[in-house]
Amino acid sequence: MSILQQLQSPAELKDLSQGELEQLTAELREKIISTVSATGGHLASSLGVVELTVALHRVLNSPEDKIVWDVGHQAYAHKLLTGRLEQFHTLRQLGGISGFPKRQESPHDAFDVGHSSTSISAALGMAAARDCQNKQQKMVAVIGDGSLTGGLAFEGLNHAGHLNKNLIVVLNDNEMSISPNVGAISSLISRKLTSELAVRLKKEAENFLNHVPRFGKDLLKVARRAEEALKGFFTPGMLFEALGFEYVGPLNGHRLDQLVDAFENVVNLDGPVLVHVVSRKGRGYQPAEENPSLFHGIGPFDRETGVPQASKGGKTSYTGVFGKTLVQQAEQDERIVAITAAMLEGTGLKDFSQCYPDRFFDVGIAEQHAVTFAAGLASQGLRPTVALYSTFLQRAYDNVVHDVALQNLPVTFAIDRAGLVGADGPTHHGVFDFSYLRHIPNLTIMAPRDELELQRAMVTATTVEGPFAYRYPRGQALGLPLGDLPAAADIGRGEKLRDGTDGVVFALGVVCRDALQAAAVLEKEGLSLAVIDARFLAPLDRSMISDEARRTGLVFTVEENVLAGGFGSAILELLAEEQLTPRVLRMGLPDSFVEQGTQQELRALCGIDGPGIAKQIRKFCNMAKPEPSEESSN
Ligand SMILES: Cc1ncc(C[n+]2csc(CCOP(=O)(O)OP(=O)(O)O)c2C)c(N)n1
Ligand SMILES: CC(=O)[C@@H](O)[C@H](O)COP(=O)(O)O
Ligand SMILES: [Mg+2]
Repeated sequence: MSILQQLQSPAELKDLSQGELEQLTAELREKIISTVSATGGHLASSLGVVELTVALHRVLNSPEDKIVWDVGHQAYAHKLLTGRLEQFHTLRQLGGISGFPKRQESPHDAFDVGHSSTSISAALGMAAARDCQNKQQKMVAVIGDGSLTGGLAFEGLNHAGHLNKNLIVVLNDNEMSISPNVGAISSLISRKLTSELAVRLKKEAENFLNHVPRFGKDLLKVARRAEEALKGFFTPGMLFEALGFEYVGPLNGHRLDQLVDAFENVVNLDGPVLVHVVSRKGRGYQPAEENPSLFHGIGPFDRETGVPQASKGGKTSYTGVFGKTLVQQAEQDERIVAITAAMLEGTGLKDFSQCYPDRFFDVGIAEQHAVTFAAGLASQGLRPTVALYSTFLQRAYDNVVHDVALQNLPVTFAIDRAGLVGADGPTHHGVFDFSYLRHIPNLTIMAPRDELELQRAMVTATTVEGPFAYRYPRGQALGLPLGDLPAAADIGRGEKLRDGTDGVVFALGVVCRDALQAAAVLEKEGLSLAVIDARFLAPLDRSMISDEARRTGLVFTVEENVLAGGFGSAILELLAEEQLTPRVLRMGLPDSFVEQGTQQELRALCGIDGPGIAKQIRKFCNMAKPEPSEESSN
């Protein structure tokens, strides 16, 4: 039996010899690689912190002491050491364990995560609570260099220095975010500033001193000490010490013995301490070390070769269509610039960044800044497109309202990963954007039903002298042939996709397809439904919606957004304003967090795929259940 299999709790790490601990790190790596090759997941980050995780659990007493992982995508070794070895093969699957720390899952998971840069604030809150309650606990935040580019991390550091609480912040520095990390602080931390200067000074001094007879060698020693002092002046120590932290490091993140020694010392220090650990993303699995961006978050892959499994269908993703189209648009309009918040590949902007390096900005994990920065660009005549995941745009709500919409600036929001995203689960589902955007004055909002409509939305955005948002999902598009860019849509005009006499389904976004599927099935059962692609969430097609509601007296709405405050709610408001009282059923996501699973599984669970929509409509209309053979063919 392996050491990992024998472990009942992380406390047992204290009884292991150095050799056994080293063996444990190898077993952890093997388990992580073999499992993630089958399930997919965040491989490279988890591999990079295996020694760090073992060292922390060796020195701390979890769950009494709290380890707060930032983002949490690096916590697989932590999960394996804290009782989840048997379930590990269910990672990120429906009903399985989460890809991120989750308090519900284990008492060792101190804080729920998924979005970045929260760890310092959360751990500081825990430290303050500990002191209010006169408890003896260690509070540790583990944050990556990428996550340190988020402003929230600095708000936490600033406050921690002020409160002077006992708090340990571990900075795991691998010089990578998902792509190479960006920004001045990242350069400072990775000592790029110092190494250039130090190498030059060292060479010059050595050359000179080597030529000094008799005392040259002694002077060389002195000079080396001076060089260290000079380096010390420029190290992150300066930054963190100015913020009120004791700085320890940089430590080699793969030397378990050194990490354990350092943490044993650090846990006895008073006040906030920052431990700077330098590690390699993907450590121990060559394909991941060579291509950490690919192996940051990856689907199933071949363990031996590291080659990802080909995706079924092989169609271009919505993200891909967006990226390609933006390049086309930028060729024709040099005012177009693009912004990502550390999601270069994820948002499909890689081609754009290569074609137009001067018109592309990666701002780091800084969604708020991305939006206000775009507002600044727009105020000077440019047409910025900010490409953000729906879930991360949540962070920048005020910036959208205050910096963009209030000034009616022509900033375009390309909202990717809208709707249910799948295996990342509730931290990442983009299911609130309809609700948190549609009430913002001046903002035009589209949700394309397919990739051609996505292109149309992108073209339409360029015709509007104000803020514009379009949202599209994770995953493959329909595979429709793309030619020249389509014409712009008429603002606020929906499109009838199918006629029907008994009722009308208003759908918005990719669920149009499911609505059409349901309507086709129900037609055979005697219910004739029109299907309308509303196209716009704001402004709504008032006349079309009222006319159809009046005509049929039976209204269904479908959206991949929470029902509260979403598209269906907007239709209800409109109907009330028009004093129309058709029977209405809204279909969308529930008033609860949707867990992880494949997108298909989750859409089915929420009843917004074709068969689910048909089922809900049947129930609402008291229709007989179809024969099982017909239902399964739905
Ligand atoms: C608010 C927010 N924006 C973007 C992301 C997407 N994201 C997840 S991990 C990551 C990179 C984090 O880099 P780092 O903290 O250095 O950890 P590493 O991946 O290098 O281990 C990004 C951009 C996120 N989780 N949260
Ligand atoms: C942890 C995190 O926030 C990202 O790595 C995210 O999981 C990426 O999601 P996609 O796989 O949809 O790009
Ligand atoms: Mg990093």
